[in-house]
Amino acid sequence: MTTTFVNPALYVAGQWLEKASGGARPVFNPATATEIGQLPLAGPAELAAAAESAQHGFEQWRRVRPHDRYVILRRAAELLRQRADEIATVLTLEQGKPLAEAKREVVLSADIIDFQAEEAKRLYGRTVAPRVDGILSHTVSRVPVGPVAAFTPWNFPVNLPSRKLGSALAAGCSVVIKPAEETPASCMLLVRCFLDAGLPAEVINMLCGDPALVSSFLIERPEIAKVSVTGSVAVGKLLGEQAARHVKRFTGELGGHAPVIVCEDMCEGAALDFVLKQSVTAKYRNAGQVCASPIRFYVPRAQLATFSERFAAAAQKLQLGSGLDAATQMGPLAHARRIEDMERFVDDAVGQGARLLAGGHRADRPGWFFEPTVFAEAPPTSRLMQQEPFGPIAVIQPFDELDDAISQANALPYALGAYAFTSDLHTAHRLGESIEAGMVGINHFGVSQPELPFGGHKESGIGQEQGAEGITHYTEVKTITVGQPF
Ligand SMILES: NC(=O)c1ccc[n+]([C@@H]2O[C@H](COP(=O)([O-])OP(=O)(O)OC[C@H]3O[C@@H](n4cnc5c(N)ncnc54)[C@H](O)[C@@H]3O)[C@@H](O)[C@H]2O)c1
Ligand SMILES: O=S(=O)(O)c1ccc(CO)cc1
Repeated sequence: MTTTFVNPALYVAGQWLEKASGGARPVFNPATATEIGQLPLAGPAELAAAAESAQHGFEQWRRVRPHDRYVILRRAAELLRQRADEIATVLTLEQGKPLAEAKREVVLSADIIDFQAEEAKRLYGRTVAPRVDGILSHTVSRVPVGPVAAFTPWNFPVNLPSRKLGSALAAGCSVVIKPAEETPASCMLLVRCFLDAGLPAEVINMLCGDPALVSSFLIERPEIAKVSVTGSVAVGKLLGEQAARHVKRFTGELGGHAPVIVCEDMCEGAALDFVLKQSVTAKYRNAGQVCASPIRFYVPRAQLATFSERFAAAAQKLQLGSGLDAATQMGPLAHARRIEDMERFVDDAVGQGARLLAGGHRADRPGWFFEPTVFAEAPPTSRLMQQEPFGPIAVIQPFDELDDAISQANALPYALGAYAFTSDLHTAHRLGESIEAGMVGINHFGVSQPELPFGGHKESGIGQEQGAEGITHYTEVKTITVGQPF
């Protein structure tokens, strides 16, 4: 297995580019804060070429039968599985997560592409009975929306592009994808799987650059029909506004601030052990850089001390290190800005009187490591209780009545993932129905599955990815109604 980095290149109009007109920027290993590669950056010339190429690619791909699209996508998924070790290593080198997490991400991405490939064959239409004589047929079908501009972040550099590419390509769309500049190489290896599987060259374009330039340039281009973004609520609003100005279709998978309600009946003995183990693992996976990561834990007031002390003790035991080291349980944050952001969250929470129970500092080692951090009783005005920390910070809050916990869980404009633990079936249903979120996990954190829709309510997003819903967002409804000629 290789442990070397693969220098990233752009893929524009059927050509791999090792240099581009927007210059270049370094790619870093976050575990060492050292440069590992140089990324070429697209300027207006490459952006225009990519948009034109996507139009050519679309004209070609929309005519490929769904079954043939399915065959190519299934082959791409298989190549991804075959290359999982190499791709996971590159992912860990540029993003930092433990290798086992990276490998799981790559293999799950193959499952996502497989599922969407199958959905290509199930884009059913319908016929509708005419209401008057002289009409032969009304046919309602789904057609591909057109070339897509897709923007993905650095926290899941293979999974998030796979969600968009799998659905868009299955639907018959072409895609210009801009992965995060911090983690371009693993996405490049994903793109190679599609091309090696037989995807026609111009159906996919991949480029990086100045994010604001790339997004505004592409969204304004007449060739681009749809914008699909995963990222912060702020970036989602910006790109959504730009898309709306041109009446372009938009999917936004944005931030979250997931609550976890732990009911009284799960706060003792084996039940408590189970909740704590699941919670600490879920919280610090990918160093908390997950949009559906659990953040606010609500526990009965009488259990606050025990729960928070045990949570903090487990967090402090986590082994930090390079993702390439098999003993590592939590890697670094993906880039230096994340450390500064964590420090702002901690300073603000401490300043407002929250109790710091574990961590709270950058780790004393090279690289962008931040200690697993636990707060209790943070005031609702603190930044931590209002904005997504997107890092390894948990906050444990007391509640008196279950209704109060539900109100607090629903108090923010975020509504992506939410979780609850209870052994009571009636309470499970009540929580599932009353918590406002796109995805509610009861007694587990695994809400993201290739077969299930992933998406948020309120400001957490518009539309869903994965599952049967994923592909539909890359289609338009079209009605053809045929009358007798005379
Ligand atoms: N929903 C998610 O899965 C997800 C993933 C990563 C980051 N985020 C959000 O991003 C925040 C912090 O990440 P960051 O420090 O990298 O911040 P950031 O806002 O600078 O960047 C976030 C991502 O958006 C992209 N981006 C930024 N401005 C853009 C623009 N004008 N057009 C197109 N893309 C643009 C960046 O390239 C990056 O991939 C987090 O607080 C979190 O809310 C969310
Ligand atoms: O690894 S997954 O659980 O499928 C997952 C969850 C959330 C996100 C978005 O941040 C990506 C992958």
